[in-house]
Amino acid sequence: MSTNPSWHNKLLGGFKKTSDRLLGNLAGLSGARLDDATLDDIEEALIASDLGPGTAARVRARLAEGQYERNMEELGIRLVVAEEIEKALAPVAKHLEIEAFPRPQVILVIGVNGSGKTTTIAKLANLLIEQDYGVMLAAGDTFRAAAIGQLKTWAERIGVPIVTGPEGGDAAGIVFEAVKQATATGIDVLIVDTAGRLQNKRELMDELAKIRRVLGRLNPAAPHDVVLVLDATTGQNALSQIEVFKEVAGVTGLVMTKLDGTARGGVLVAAAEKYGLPIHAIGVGEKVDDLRPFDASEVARIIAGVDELVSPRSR
Ligand SMILES: Nc1nc2c(ncn2[C@@H]2O[C@H](COP(=O)(O)OP(=O)(O)OP(=O)(O)O)[C@@H](O)[C@H]2O)c(=O)[nH]1
Repeated sequence: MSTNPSWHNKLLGGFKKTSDRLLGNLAGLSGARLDDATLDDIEEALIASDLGPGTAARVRARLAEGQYERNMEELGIRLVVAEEIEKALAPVAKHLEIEAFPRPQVILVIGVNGSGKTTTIAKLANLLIEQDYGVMLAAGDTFRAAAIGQLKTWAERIGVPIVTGPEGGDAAGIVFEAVKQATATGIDVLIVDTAGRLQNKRELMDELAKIRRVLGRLNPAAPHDVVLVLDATTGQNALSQIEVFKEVAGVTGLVMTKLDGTARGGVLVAAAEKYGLPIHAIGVGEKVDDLRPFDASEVARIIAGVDELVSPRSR
């Protein structure tokens, strides 16, 4: 896959915190004898960079095998780190397939307020339109009037139909109406916004369960996807959000947003390792075309700081 240079540069920003921390720690160990104590330090440096205990342990095992008791060679270590991160990420890099028959494919989008849910829905809709799918939105986050308004504005901007209701209205009712309209008008993909009230787990769970019941009545296979939007700047907190949303909503895939700023992107590796959920795409900005596929090899090379050294692919 050729990589868009501006996306790539934004990604460098999103992984900078993770990468700087990791490379700083490794540089501090440069030239040391690779004995048990140094291997412990390397393993700790990887875990401190949010890369997850499994990946850290695998890097340690590979170094112990190949370089034990030799003087540590930093670049060689970084290359091993890049390979092991890529191995952890490659199995989860899967874009969202549109394959449901009968149509529409129903995608529930969930996530805490402010995670970038609404923007991600707009980006996803835009991407699908570009691929010639017919898309409709449903404003299922009726908890806040602003959320309905924001989604409406996006729908107008990208030119897709939207089904909305009043603030405080019945989200399941809106979803029901949306599925009916989408079916009647031959829409391929219905993307449903939902409330992000994690602070009230019971209510959220009840609401999502009701949406599922209503959907199931019209199409037993729906929702086909339950996509959790995570904000990469929250670091390790993203892991606890996956935990809770898995419990309340049955997550089928992830989109990680804000991987362009001062994110702690390394948490993607920990998430991949711990949950194995597909990462459908990543958000690298606020504009509608700032959603991009997740490239395991590119991300691994950026984190390990070997981006310019290996695989000089066309950019
Ligand atoms: N830098 C950056 N900002 C983003 C990205 N995705 C979303 N944002 C911004 O993050 C803020 C929150 O995004 P929303 O899409 O409104 O988030 P939400 O989860 O729907 O939040 P609520 O509407 O409060 O429920 C907005 O200012 C977005 O422009 C991204 O990938 N990168």
